[in-house]
Amino acid sequence: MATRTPLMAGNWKMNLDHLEATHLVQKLSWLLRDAGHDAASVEVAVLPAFTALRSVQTLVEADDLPVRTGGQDISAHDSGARTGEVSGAMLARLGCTYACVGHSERREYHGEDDATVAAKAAAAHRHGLVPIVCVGEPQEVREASEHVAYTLAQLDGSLAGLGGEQVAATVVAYEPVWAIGTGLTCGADDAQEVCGAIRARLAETHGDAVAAQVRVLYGGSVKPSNVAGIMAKPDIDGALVGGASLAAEDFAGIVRFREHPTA
Ligand SMILES: O=C[C@H](O)COP(=O)(O)O
Repeated sequence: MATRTPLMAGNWKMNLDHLEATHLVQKLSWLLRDAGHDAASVEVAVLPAFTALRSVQTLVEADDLPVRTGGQDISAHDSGARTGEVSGAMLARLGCTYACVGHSERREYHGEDDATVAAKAAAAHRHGLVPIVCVGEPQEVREASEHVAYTLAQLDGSLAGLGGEQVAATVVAYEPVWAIGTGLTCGADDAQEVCGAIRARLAETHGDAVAAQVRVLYGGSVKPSNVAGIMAKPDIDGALVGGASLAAEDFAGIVRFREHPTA
């Protein structure tokens, strides 16, 4: 059975200028080092705004901090007349590891559909970046108990065209839209239901070996107080954290989930 290193990724969204971002990453690193954090046991990543990536990356490299970086988005295109877009080559040149694609805020406010998300995931792979592909249902779909089918259809569409090796090197984040930034956490059992279904679908479409390698994250109001219960579930390999990743103490507490009780 594949060993999947847990990943805690902080999505800072449209918060923190480059000075605030470097301050936060430095504080987070100090807290983790003081706590004896073993970078090999839990991977930590931050997704700053594009304007802050260069400053954060410079600090990470200079001080050899135990933090990886990524973009919150990526262009589906590699270069050219695409005003406002940032290419995979640009992110890779900055030393990024990840590119988030298909976040529900991009889907809702920027009209991104599964085909766009799949094209962005492919662009990430073309440049050696790991896409964090976000999927998850809105509240009315959950209330209609159609959340599993809805999320799996999104998954299929968002990974369309990727080969098995690329899927194996992709991170999937299950983020029920109704739990994002609301304080409403999906219960750990409910999160496992969908994350388990995601892995089962990946096994059907790409085989057991690929499915066993994919890290499936949960996202939506993750906090130090609920992370241990979520991480105790067999198909959840980490968290995509919004609000709580903006406070170094809270994010460090999430990274150190093994020290918290699970209930
Ligand atoms: O990308 C992160 C998610 O949107 C979760 O955000 P949240 O932790 O503030 O609920």
